[in-house]
Amino acid sequence: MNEKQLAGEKAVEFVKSGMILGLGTGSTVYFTIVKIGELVKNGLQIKAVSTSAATTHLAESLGIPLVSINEVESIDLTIDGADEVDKQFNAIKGGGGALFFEKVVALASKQVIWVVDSRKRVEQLGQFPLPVEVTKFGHTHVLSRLAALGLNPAVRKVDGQPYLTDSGNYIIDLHIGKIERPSELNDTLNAMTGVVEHGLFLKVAQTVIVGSNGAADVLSC
Ligand SMILES: O=C[C@H](O)[C@H](O)[C@H](O)COP(=O)(O)O
Repeated sequence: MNEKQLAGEKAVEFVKSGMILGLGTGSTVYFTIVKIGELVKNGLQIKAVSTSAATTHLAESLGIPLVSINEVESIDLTIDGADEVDKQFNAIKGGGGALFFEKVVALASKQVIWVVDSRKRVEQLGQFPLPVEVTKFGHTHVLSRLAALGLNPAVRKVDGQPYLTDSGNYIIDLHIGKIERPSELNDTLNAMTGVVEHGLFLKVAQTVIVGSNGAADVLSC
């Protein structure tokens, strides 16, 4: 079994009947969602909030009952992937472009678990480009402001065209290398007009499950 599958499937042990679950996006939490689908077929009673069109499609194909985030007061447990996680459980997310919905869902959750393979654990965030979701309108100006801050921004493209998020926005990836002060950068991006959301998730998860060496390690902060 590969590391992503080990981590993804381990997280299902935290799921209990009656829960409202947040379902993340990506190739690691895919394994969690498939397992939850099997449990639902065998009688597990849960409702789930999705974080992307891709996850909605997967969950529906597995018969997992979905509910809109606007119809729930809170989410009991969200399980999601991450692109980098440091020792303080700060993370970069959004490699798959789902960071905006993922952050809304995570912040509405009582408990958040990230499932990752061992390559995602880092000493310092920033090797993975930090995704920033921006409005199309004026995105060139946001790009200039980010460049002026020395953050090496680039509009994400697919087949030569700007990548579109589920909300119809663009993604600007910041090629920073090493993020020296994540909290300061978080505040800077939060304050920038035209930025919808960004992929720095600071102190959001309580548990990280890491697939490595044929096992899944459960880390708590
Ligand atoms: O936008 C995508 C999400 O933040 C993913 O959870 C993240 O990119 C990790 O994805 P994967 O498990 O496919 O590496």
